[in-house]
Amino acid sequence: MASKASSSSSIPSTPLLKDELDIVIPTIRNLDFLEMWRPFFQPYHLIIVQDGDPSKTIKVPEGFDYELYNRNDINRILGPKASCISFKDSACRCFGYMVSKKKYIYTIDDDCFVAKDPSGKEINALQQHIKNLLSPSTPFFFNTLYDPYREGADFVRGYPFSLREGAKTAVSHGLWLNIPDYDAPTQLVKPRERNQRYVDAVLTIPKGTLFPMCGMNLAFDRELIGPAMYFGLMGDGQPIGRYDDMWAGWCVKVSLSNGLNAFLCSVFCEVICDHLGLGVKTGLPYIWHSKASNPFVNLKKEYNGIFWQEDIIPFFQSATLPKECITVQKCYFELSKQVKEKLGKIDPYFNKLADAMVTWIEAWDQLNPSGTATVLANGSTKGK
Ligand SMILES: O=c1ccn([C@@H]2O[C@H](COP(=O)(O)OP(=O)(O)O[C@H]3O[C@@H](CO)[C@H](O)[C@H]3O)[C@@H](O)[C@H]2O)c(=O)[nH]1
Ligand SMILES: [Mn+2]
Repeated sequence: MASKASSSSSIPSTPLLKDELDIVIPTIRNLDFLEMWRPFFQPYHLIIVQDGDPSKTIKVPEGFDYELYNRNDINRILGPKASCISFKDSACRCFGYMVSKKKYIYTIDDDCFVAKDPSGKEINALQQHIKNLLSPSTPFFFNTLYDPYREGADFVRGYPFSLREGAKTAVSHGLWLNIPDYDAPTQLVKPRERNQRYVDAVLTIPKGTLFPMCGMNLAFDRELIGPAMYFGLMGDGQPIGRYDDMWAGWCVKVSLSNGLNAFLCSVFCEVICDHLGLGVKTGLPYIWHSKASNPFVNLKKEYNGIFWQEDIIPFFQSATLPKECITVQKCYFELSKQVKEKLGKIDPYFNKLADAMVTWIEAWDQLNPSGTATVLANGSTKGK
C-alpha cells in the first residue's frame, strides 16, 4: 500500500521492526487497553492468547491486525503436546511465542498502560525495547556509566577495548510504574506501596547474576532465545503459579562457568544466555501497571515456589551445561534431564516439569521446523 506523505511533508517514518516483531498478549478480558497503545501498537501484528473459557468472546478494538488463539485452538494445533501449555495462568502466553514467525517478540499484560516519563511525555515502550534489543549488551564487564551504546554515553576509562563490541542482546526486561511486581507476602505487608521512581537507565545484567524476570513488559529475540522462553507448567492442576516468567527469565541468564546459582524457575534461560554469550538488559522502558492482583490468591499460587526456591538454588549452583550444548534446544533438553534427576525428589511436580520442558521443545520444533539458529559461544549466529 503506498505510504501517504503526512501534511507536514516529512517522510512518514516506518515503525522499527514493523514486519519483524509480534506483540503477544495473554488475556482473560476484553482488550480495551489497546486503545491507549494504539499510536504505538497499531502498525504491529498482535498474537492474542485467550486463557480460560474458550467459549467467551474477547473484544479487540477495531483497526488492529491480530490472530487470536483460545484453548480449543491450542489443543487443535498441538494435540497431546498442548499439555505443556499452562491453563488459567498468564504462562499461556508462551504459546504465542511458539506460533509466531517473527524474529522478535514483545509481550505485555492487558492491565499495563502507557506511562509518562518525568517530563510528562508518553513512553513508547515498544520502541525502547526495540532499541534495547538492537544494541549490544555488556555481560562480561560492567560499564559504570550504564548503557555505553546510548546517545550521550560511552565506555568509561578502564573498560577493556577488546570487550567494547559487546554481546548480542537476547532479552529486554522493562519495568513498571504504579503497581510494582511484588510477591504476595510483600504485597500483603505493603498494600499501598506504589512505584513512583522513574530511573532513566538501561543495565546489562552481568554474566552469572540472577534476576527475577517479569513477563508484564518484556521483549526478546525469538531466534536467539525463543525455545528457552518456556513459561513453565503453572495454573490449573499445578501446585505452583506466578513463577512462570521467573522460570523463563533465569533460563536465559546464568553463567555456565560460575555454576548455576539460579532458582529453578529462572535457571534455564539464564544458563543458556550466558552459556551462549548473549546479553540480558533491564530498566527502561516503563509501563503503567494499573491493577494489583489479589494477594491472597497470589499467596496460594506462590507458596510452594517461595518454599522450594530455598531448596532449589543450591541445586543450580552446582549444575553445568556441557559445551556440546550449542543450541537452545540442546541446552533445554540437558536442563530437563538434570531437573528430573536432581529435583524430582523434592516434589513429583519437577518430574512433570522436566517432561513438560521436553514436550515444549518438541512442540516448538514441530511448529518451527526450520529450527532455531545455532548460536555460537561468542553470540554470533549461523542459520541451520
Ligand atoms: O488466569 C489468568 C490470569 C490472567 N491472565 C492474563 O495474564 C496477564 C496478567 O494478569 P494480571 O495482571 O491479573 O496478574 P499479575 O499478577 O499482575 O501478573 C503478573 O504476575 C505474573 C504472574 O505470572 C505475570 O508475569 C505478570 O503478568 C493479564 O494480561 C491477564 O489477562 C491470564 O491469561 N490467565
Ligand atoms: Mn497485572
